[in-house]
Amino acid sequence: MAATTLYQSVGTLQSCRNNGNSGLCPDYGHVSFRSVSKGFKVDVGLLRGGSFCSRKRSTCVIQASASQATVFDEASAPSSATTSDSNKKTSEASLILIRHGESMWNEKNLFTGCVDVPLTTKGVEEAVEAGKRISNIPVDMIYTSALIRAQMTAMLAMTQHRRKKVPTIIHEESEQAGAWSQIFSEDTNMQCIPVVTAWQLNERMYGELQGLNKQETADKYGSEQVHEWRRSYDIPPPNGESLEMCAERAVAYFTEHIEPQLASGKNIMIAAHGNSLRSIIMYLDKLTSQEVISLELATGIPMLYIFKEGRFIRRGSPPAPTEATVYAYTKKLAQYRQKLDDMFE
Ligand SMILES: O=C(O)[C@H](O)COP(=O)(O)O
Repeated sequence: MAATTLYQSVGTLQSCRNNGNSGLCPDYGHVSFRSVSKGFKVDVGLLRGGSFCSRKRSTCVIQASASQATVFDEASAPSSATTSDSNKKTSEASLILIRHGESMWNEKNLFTGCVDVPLTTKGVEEAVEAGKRISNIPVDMIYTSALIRAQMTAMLAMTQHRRKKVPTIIHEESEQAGAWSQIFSEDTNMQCIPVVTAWQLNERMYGELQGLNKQETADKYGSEQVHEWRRSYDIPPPNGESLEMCAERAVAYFTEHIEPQLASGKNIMIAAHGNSLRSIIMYLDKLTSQEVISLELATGIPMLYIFKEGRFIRRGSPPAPTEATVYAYTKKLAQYRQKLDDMFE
C-alpha cells in the first residue's frame, strides 16, 4: 500500500483541474494540482475520493501520496482519448513507460538480454498492479518490444484500464503489413488500442552473459567488472551490446516512430525493458553517460512523462510502492524517499 497523508496546503495551490469548482472531489484521481506542503513539493498530486477543493484555491485539504505522483482523470488529462480520436491537435500528451514485470530469469537472477522468457506469477501481479496505477491515464497507442515479458505486461496492465478498450496488434513493418492489419470498421476501431511490437525496444543483448547467474558471474570476474558490464554506458559485455549500442536502436526508434505520435497529441504507453528504457530515459531526461550509471528501474513500475511543446516533463510514478528505489538516480534520493514513506506510514 502506498503511504498516504493529509496535506494542508495554504495559498500554495498553483493550478487545479477541478474546473474551478469547490467541493468534494468524487473520484480517485479526479483532480490534479500543484502544491507545496510540509517542506517538499508534491509535483502533481493525487486526490482521492472525499478530498476537498476550494474554489478560491487558497486552501485545500488533500490526501496525496507521500511521493511524487500523478494520476489524471481522462477528462482532465493532457490529451484525452476523445481528443485524439477526433483528430484534434493538442499540445500535450502523456507518455507512460513500464519495465516488464518480474520474469522467470529475473527470479533466478540470470542475465536475460534478448532471450524470450515469460513472466513469473509475481511478474503477472506486478503488471496488473501497474495497470491499476495508470487506469485513469489515457492511452491511445501502445508500443512493446518483440519479447513476451513486455507484451504480457502491457496487455495485463490494460485489463485494469478504465476505458476497457481492447489492445489490438497492428503491423508497421511494411505498407502491405499495415494494410493487412487495418481494422475497417470505424466503430470497432474506437474500441481498440493499436499495439505496435518493435524489436528495437528489446532488452539489450547480453552476449556471452545471457543465461549466467549474476551473482556467480560477479564471484568469478569480480563485482566491479560485472557492474561495468551491467551499468557502464559504452563498455559492452562480451559479444553483447553496451547501453550506447542499445540506445542507438531504441532511441532512434523512439524519435522516429513514437515522438511524432506524441507530437500529434496521442497518449502513448511503452512496455519494454530495463536497458532499452534506461536509454530512452537518458534521452528524455538528458542524462549524461555518468548519470545514467545510477539509473535503476524496478520491474512493473509505471513512470509518467508529459510531452508538452516539444519537451518531456517527468512526473514520476503513480502512487509509490513500499520499496524506495522504484525510480531513483541516486542512493541518496532513494533514502530520502524511504524516509518520506516511513514518516507518513
Ligand atoms: O537482461 C537482464 O538480465 C535484465 O533484464 C536486465 O539486467 P541488468 O539489470 O543486469 O541490466
